[in-house]
Amino acid sequence: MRIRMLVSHSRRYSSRPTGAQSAEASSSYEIPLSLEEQELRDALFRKRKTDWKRRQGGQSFLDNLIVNIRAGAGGDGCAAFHREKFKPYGPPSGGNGGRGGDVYIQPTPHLTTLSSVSRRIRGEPGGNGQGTWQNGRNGAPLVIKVPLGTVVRELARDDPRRAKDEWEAEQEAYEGLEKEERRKKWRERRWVHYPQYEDDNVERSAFKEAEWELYKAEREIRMQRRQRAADPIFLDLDKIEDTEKHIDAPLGQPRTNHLGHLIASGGVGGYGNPHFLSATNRSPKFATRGYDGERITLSLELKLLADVGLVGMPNAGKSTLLRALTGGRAKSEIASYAFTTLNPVVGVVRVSEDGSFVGGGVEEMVHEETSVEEERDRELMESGAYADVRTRNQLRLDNGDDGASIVETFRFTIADNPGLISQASENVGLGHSFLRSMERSLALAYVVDLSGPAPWDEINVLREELEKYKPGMSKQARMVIANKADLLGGDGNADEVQAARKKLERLEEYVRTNLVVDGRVLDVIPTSGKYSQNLRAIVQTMRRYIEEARATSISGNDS
Ligand SMILES: Nc1nc2c(ncn2[C@@H]2O[C@H](COP(=O)(O)OP(=O)(O)OP(=O)(O)O)[C@@H](O)[C@H]2O)c(=O)[nH]1
Ligand SMILES: [Mg+2]
Repeated sequence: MRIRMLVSHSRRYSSRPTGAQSAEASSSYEIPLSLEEQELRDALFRKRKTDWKRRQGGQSFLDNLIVNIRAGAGGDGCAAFHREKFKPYGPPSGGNGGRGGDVYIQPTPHLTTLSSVSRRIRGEPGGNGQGTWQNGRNGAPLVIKVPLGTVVRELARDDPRRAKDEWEAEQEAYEGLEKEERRKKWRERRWVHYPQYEDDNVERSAFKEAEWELYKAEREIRMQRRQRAADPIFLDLDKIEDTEKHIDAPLGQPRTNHLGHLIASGGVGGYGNPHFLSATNRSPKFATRGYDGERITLSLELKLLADVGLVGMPNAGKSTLLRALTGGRAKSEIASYAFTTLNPVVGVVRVSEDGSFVGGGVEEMVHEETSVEEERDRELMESGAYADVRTRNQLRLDNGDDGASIVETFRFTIADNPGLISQASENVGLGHSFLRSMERSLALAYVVDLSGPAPWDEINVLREELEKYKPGMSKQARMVIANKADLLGGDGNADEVQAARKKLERLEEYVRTNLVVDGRVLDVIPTSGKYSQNLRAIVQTMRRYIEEARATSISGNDS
């Protein structure tokens, strides 16, 4: 089997020029680099890339976004008096300002990325009050829709990315001002005066009293706000929230009123001048302004949702496996150096009734390294071989497949992750930030390189790192995929085949004695991602575990 593979393999690529030749052809005006120089240059480039990724602390592993939110400001109150024929001194009649709009956050299954969330979110302000007792209208609530699986965090106070809150912003505006001027500004922000009565107002004791009351009320709000800041927002939005339905709501009224989680509340509207009417002050000529809405900076992070997560050391062949399982549709980069994959990549596996899966079962399919495949594509393109190639749809019709004969009965997603190394949980290598997205996988699969000296040690390291990251996480592991099995067994030499079998047995023995999860021994499946061998067994095993996990998670929800 292996010989046949190698023969077909070498035949396919034999016409490929060496790297040096192709470099000469493509850039005739540059000094051609020797093969070693090219390799060195590529290695340096890769090193810079991974170093950069590492420095970021995994920030861009997942969809990550910092949003700056301001709830709507309250509307101002109004200072007005009622006027009517034969009634020259009517009562105060200024309306109150409306409340600013609140800002909510709500998960929705209709989104898959955070790209539709804007970075700067402003709630609707409340309307100002008007004469003849007309209150301003309230600002409408704003709902930020985010995909399911979003983690929402309020940034800590000392985080440089955090925007100033409303109080800090005001303090900043006063910086460097004289005491008198500061007082004047403070007042301007809070009071509305009846035209031309400002100077008169500030002398009156009724106004001074009202100002003192206002000051006290404000201090109260500020205290509350500070207490809330001690308990920053943290939401893990991974469940669909049931919207309350009001079937009997009258026509024109919304039938659901679930807005999600309140993130920032709008500012309170100001009082109109009737509020200040008292026995001693029969004609108050002032009103208050509305407050600013709450200002908050959130970090949103999207956890990937895949049914199965592949866990393995760098170069174990995780990306190759993902490509093989999805028939090459998932584009995950493959190369023979550590940390090729820098971000998790999710692919969909579609299984049909008889256990075959779309793109699978083609034993001839070889999933080569990305650079090799690109090179081959370019060659074909340049030689014009693509000009009359049949499209995928045409090929399907040629095969007598009208689209109805393959019945997809099961579908699951599988995530290829960056390599995990020893001490990853202490943020060595690419760290553990992507492990977060694996937390929610229904099952994990260890991928080990069977051709390596001690695949069992690899499993041990992987398991320890998972446990260190989150105790109990290794219990999610369901199978061991022994990849690169094609490298063993030599050329069919009986001794080597025997040795390979021994090795596999030893691996199984190790799993039996060390990896028993909930009284269940993990399956060990030898395979070759590169040559698409034994993939069906993997798909079937994964399917079994996923069906089981989905069933229990549904019954778990019911109870
Ligand atoms: N012979 C053989 N080689 C394989 C097989 N699977 C992967 N390889 C090779 O192993 C190397 C690494 O493969 P990748 O799929 O990039 O490995 P990875 O685990 O994704 O690596 P990182 O992304 O760095 O963590 C590549 O050179 C592959 O061609 C296999 O089944 N047989
Ligand atoms: Mg990879």
